[in-house]
Amino acid sequence: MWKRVASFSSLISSKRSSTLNQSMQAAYAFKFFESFTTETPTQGKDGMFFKGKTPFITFVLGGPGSGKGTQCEKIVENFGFTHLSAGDLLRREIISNTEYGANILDTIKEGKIVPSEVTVKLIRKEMESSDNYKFLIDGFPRSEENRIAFERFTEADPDIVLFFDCPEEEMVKRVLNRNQGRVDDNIDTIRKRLKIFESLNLPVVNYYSKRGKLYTINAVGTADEIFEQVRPVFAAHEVDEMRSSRPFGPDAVHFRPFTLSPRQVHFSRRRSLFPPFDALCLAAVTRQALGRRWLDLVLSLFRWRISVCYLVFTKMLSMSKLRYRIKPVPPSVLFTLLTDSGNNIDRMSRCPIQDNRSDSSIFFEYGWNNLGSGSGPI
Ligand SMILES: Nc1ncnc2c1ncn2[C@@H]1O[C@H](COP(=O)(O)OP(=O)(O)O)[C@@H](O)[C@H]1O
Ligand SMILES: O=c1ccn([C@@H]2O[C@H](COP(=O)(O)OP(=O)(O)O)[C@@H](O)[C@H]2O)c(=O)[nH]1
Repeated sequence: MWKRVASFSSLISSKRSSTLNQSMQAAYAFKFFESFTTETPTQGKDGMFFKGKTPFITFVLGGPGSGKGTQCEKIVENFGFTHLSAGDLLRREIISNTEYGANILDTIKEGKIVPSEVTVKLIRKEMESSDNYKFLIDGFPRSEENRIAFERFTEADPDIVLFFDCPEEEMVKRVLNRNQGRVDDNIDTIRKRLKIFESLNLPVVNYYSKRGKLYTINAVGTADEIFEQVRPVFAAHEVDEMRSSRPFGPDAVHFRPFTLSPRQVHFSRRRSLFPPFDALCLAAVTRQALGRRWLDLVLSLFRWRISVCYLVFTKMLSMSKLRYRIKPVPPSVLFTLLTDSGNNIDRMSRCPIQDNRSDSSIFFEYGWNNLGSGSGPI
């Protein structure tokens, strides 16, 4: 995570840009803006850009001083995200004295928005080099153009968009008290930033609102109080994630690949075939319990779900007064059952929220948890 550190400030507020000679600056500026308008964005590729994982992206929006960075730190601590602050990435370019550093500094001083290509490239680079797949992208996109550039350049869409809604005067007060020595934390630049925020950032907020991705947070109150509004957003998504990565179940078709390894994705695709087979499985198990040996073969073709059905039915029948001839569970079926349930146990134990699924699979998952057969995720 890039920290918002005061150590940036001396460099950022230095007069380095004014010492560059005029023609050099003009050349930089030309290259800076030309590259934005002429370069064709490279398309993100699965397995290259994200190392085969579909990222889980959260955009964190809000005016200057609305508390985005403060809340991001809490989200990182509680939900294991990687925090990428667009502003911090740009300030890092300034202090690293990179190609565009001087232009970025001038843009920030004016409270304007740095060309999308520069910001998107920096964000993308950070994502590529991260081992995590859950990202908080803080202070970006700041305009519709930013948003479109991100979509084109990464072929990724945010899963969640948080918007910290804060009255202007509160934002001004907070920024003036921020005391990190930032070149743009002065009343003139703040007023400019607020104007730009209203005209360029609010359309982005509306865009995501229409698409049902926006979570508006009332950003007035203590940081802890505000986080209590933020927490359920991520907690709900954790449960979703855990549910959708269930190896089996009627809603397996809704799986979200970002939670799964390539191997799990492969299995999930196969698993979406399972619901229609459930009835067949139950019939097979029943007949097996009645002594039809050939159905052992059918049983071995289906994995986890049928195995559970098999166990339950054989148990029920063995306990019943009818005293049917019950076959022992084939070792191959037990093996697949136990190894798959281990995968589930790990996910369940990471879930902070009481799961109130009503379908029977939850019972089986907890049931297997009690067996202590967990062996961690695939
Ligand atoms: N809920 C809050 N109440 C009062 N001050 C806050 C609150 N949240 C953050 N701050 C302070 O306001 C300033 C701006 O917060 P920050 O998280 O940097 O905002 P942003 O990233 O949106 O610009 C910081 O000095 C921070 O400590
Ligand atoms: O995607 C971005 C993010 C930031 N900035 C610039 O960086 C400044 C500081 O942004 P940051 O998010 O760090 O601070 P905030 O405005 O939220 O206080 C902005 O005013 C812009 O000039 C930008 O151009 N594009």
